[in-house]
Amino acid sequence: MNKYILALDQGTTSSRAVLFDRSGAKVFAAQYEFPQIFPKAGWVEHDPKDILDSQLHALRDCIEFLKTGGEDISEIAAIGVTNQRETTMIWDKSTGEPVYNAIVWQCRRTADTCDRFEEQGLDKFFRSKTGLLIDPYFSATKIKWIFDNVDGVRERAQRGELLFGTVDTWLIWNLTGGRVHATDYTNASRTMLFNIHTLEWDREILGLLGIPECILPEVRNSSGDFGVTSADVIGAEIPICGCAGDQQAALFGQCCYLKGDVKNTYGTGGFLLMNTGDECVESKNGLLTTIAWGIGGKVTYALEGSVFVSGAVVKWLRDELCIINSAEETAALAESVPDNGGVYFVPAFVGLGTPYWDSDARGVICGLTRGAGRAHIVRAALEAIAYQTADVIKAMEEDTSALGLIKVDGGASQNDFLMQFQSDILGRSIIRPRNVESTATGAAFLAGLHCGFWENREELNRVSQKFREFIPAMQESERSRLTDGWKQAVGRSLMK
Ligand SMILES: Nc1ncnc2c1ncn2[C@@H]1O[C@H](COP(=O)(O)OP(=O)(O)O)[C@@H](O)[C@H]1O
Ligand SMILES: O=P(O)(O)OC[C@H](O)CO
Repeated sequence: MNKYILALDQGTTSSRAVLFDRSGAKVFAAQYEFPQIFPKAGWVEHDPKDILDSQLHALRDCIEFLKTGGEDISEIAAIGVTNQRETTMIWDKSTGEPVYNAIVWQCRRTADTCDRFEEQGLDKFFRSKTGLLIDPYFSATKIKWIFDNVDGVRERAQRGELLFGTVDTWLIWNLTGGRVHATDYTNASRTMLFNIHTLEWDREILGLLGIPECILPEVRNSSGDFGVTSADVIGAEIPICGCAGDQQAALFGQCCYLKGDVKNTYGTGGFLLMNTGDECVESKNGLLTTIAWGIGGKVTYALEGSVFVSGAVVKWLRDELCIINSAEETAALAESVPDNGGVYFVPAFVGLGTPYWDSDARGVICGLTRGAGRAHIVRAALEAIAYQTADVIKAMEEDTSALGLIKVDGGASQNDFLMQFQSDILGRSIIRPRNVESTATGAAFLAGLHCGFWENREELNRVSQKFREFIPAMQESERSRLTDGWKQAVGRSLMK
């Protein structure tokens, strides 16, 4: 009986490979960073070969680890792939050569195209089909940009010579030696080309953007068959049985299987997803509607909100303001003062996301008095992470009235002060798993379910049982006093 599932977690700045055993424990992990390319202000690219090489490097480290322990690659039952979403690539079907660098989700180069679509009143058109707001974030306008700006690409695409893919598709295509050109429902739902109701590429959108359907990957279940790896590429034929965008994989890895369950990842930014079951909720509060996963031909939907600056505010305190030496010391510093001393920090460095959507909003630190010091500013920064999260959760609650369990992960979720304050300001318990690497866990779970490594979701729930719960301990009056102070501070940062 095989012992492991291998998760490939291809992120924005690094590629990771993680081996999990049957108990859900991480047995080994390898990680490699790769270069970020910034050709112009606001533009972000990756070299697709760097993405692939770093991912293969991490994968081979896992195989080496097995060999060192006297085992071999055949102990891996299946591979699950998870990835930075929306990042767009086009390559030649015969040679595998990319026609241009990958245009990364963060890249704003297509803002003008998006403005034009908005001026043409296409907001509702895109929203009702794809669940998304018109934004350069998503893949659709990135593909159009490559067609419009790289010589001959449109014609070659029309002749059926090229393939499009997000990072999952690129990895699977290469791992299978060019045999499988596929994506899953979650990644498809981030392209702004996929109709989340009919579960098909949307011909009207493709027509509007001039994108031929023949370049698009086949859309498959997130827990399902993505072919087998080529022995020429990794030395053996291992089935690829799972695939999902990283935020959706984290939702699955956190076992948010019930309608209303929420996961929040506190990374550089914050990504919140709520499982809305088979209900495709259209938000009235600026949240995106997206696909949580597709299993057995049936999709589960989610609402998604983002906080642009989450853990990154702590990095800013360290690298720009230079008032801390490490992220780890912030919890003790925040606790060294009895309260925020009236200081609020709105880290709107790149505008504010859900539910404000004001790209011109800018950061403010307010409420300073002569008595305010370093600890108050640090505390206000951590509290801001929690307030922003609470704003998104409130929006989700208003859209669905069905808030379930709230589970957390990501780097800043290690901060106990922040987690307790989060629970206090929400007035709800929050749950932090012992293993906060939910993304890789989710990819492993999706793959492991399909190949029978784990039997069902009950078993996955058992496997991920170890956690710490933070329980609210704040009076309601204090909660509303603090929240009012936050709202006033946000008012000072908004430009709309
Ligand atoms: N103990 C901590 N307290 C507060 N913030 C933290 C702590 N540890 C890490 N962070 C913040 O979390 C972020 C890193 O989290 P991570 O999940 O690795 O992010 P990403 O995947 O976006 O790179 C950084 O911005 C860092 O400042
Ligand atoms: O690679 P990450 O963890 O920063 O995640 C990126 C997101 O998937 C973008 O939508």
